[in-house]
Amino acid sequence: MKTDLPQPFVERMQELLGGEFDRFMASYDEPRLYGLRINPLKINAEDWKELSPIAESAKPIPWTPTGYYYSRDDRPAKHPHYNAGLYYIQEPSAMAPVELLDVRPGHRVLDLCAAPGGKSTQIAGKLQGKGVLVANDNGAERTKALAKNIELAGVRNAVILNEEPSNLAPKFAGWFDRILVDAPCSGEGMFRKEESMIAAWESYKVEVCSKMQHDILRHAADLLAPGGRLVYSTCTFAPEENEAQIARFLVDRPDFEVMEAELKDGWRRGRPDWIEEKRDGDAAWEEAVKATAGTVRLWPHWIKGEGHYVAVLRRKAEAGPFGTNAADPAGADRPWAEPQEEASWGLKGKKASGGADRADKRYNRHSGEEAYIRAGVKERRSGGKPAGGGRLGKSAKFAKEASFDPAEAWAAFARDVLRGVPEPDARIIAYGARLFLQPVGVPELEGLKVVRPGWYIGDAEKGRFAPSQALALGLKRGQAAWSLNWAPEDEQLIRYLKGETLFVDSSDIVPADRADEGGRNGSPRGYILICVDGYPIGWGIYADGTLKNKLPAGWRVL
Ligand SMILES: C[S@@+](CC[C@H](N)C(=O)[O-])C[C@H]1O[C@@H](n2cnc3c(N)ncnc32)[C@H](O)[C@@H]1O
Repeated sequence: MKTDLPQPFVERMQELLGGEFDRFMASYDEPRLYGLRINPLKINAEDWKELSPIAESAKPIPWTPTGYYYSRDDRPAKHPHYNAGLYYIQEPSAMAPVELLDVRPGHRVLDLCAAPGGKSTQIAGKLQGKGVLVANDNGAERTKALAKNIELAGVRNAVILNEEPSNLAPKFAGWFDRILVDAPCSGEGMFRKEESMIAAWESYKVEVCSKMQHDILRHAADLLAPGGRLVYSTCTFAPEENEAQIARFLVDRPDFEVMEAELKDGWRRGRPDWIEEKRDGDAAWEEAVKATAGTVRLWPHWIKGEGHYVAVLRRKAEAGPFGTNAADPAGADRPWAEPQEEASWGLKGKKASGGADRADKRYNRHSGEEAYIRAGVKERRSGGKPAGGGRLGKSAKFAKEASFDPAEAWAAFARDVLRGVPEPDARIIAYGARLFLQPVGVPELEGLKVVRPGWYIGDAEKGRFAPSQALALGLKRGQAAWSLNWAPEDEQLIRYLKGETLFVDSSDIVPADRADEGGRNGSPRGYILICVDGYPIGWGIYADGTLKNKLPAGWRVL
């Protein structure tokens, strides 16, 4: 046996699995599996297959239309397509929970334990830019990776928070159509993939995690609209963290029920018979235990993937005495699946902000600093300058510049550098110099730890607008007035990714209307969208044969 598993874990699995135990153990001698999920916000499977050197040998993951197994030697994270956000590297079984969440364009979706963002980016792909994704994690450091992955994937309709679930109810009670609780767990299902998980495992961890999960689920429940769906998932085998957790939740929350999940290739049913707790004569408990048979287990000896557990829960339409946000339920009356209006890119301020033409003054309770958040394009702003990669509103204040309107600077930039307006309505929000486009309908975030209140589009300072990396990655090539495209193996591209200044022939820079033809026209100047195989990877500023590299330090490849 290659993997040195903890003895108490082995003994428990032997007892639970009986005749299946030998096959289960043999799976630890099999090599681990590698998966990636192509990003439908940027590319479809056909185009990816044509472009990617690894596509020919990649094999589809049966339960995820965008998922593929690749082999270790393919090293997709080293390819420039990765830097363009064309795919996300993700363990194959970890793709299952979002497939069961049934996300549709226009939904309001909460990913409550989201970092580093594997499932958030999968959800965003299913939203197709319509509706809202709120991605939250209570680990401050971990939200940095979350924000980066969401930006790399080109997601434009996400809000990123760094909160405890209990703090979300005042803003979001009953607000979400879909909630994913990909809970912190003892990680037994990942022993083959990451041997470090074995060293970290202790039998008491199951109990500690079970308490945490109970708490997270309890708070998550209040955030879901009646009729909405909540998916609970773990990457562990322990029944305490899986079926028993769900049975207790069902007893506590009779307004929820298990939706029997359809079994895909090799998926197995949940195991109510593994729940140890007995409550004699308690019919509700018996009922709840029985219902967990409708949940799903993914086993390494039944599928090509690691161990996972998924429960699909529905909040009954008649929510009973449990609180919802009656003023704004996410339920039936909201036309979430309707086609949305033509985009504004935050450039139609009055409309985008629901008619409000005033600046909202908000305070970040954690930094104690002021942050003025714009509700329309006509207002002035000022306030706390946000921290680099982490939460907003932490670092020093900067001086108010009464005559400078950041939204005007953005509008001027958009006129000059961008083409086409395919975005859903969004409102501009300024946290100090940083500008964001927030999907309409998101409640006030005052008092919450906000990592990103929306799509981070750039910084408006000193009378100028400087576009962000997130803006570049959220665009299509033809949406920039000028772009420069390199093949993945081009020496210039490698040097660009390292952050070097480059000498470029102006004939290689093409205007938006010629981008598809690869031809050239006119005289390029200013911000140029840099692309690989036609997909944006960052900005450069061009003048007189020199391309100043605007790839931020944290995005370079060393
Ligand atoms: C299994 S990981 C999530 C993986 C993520 N869903 C993905 O697909 O990339 C669990 C996450 O839960 C977070 N977490 C732990 N306790 C939490 C809590 N009380 N509220 C919110 N997040 C929590 C951890 O920081 C960790 O990032």
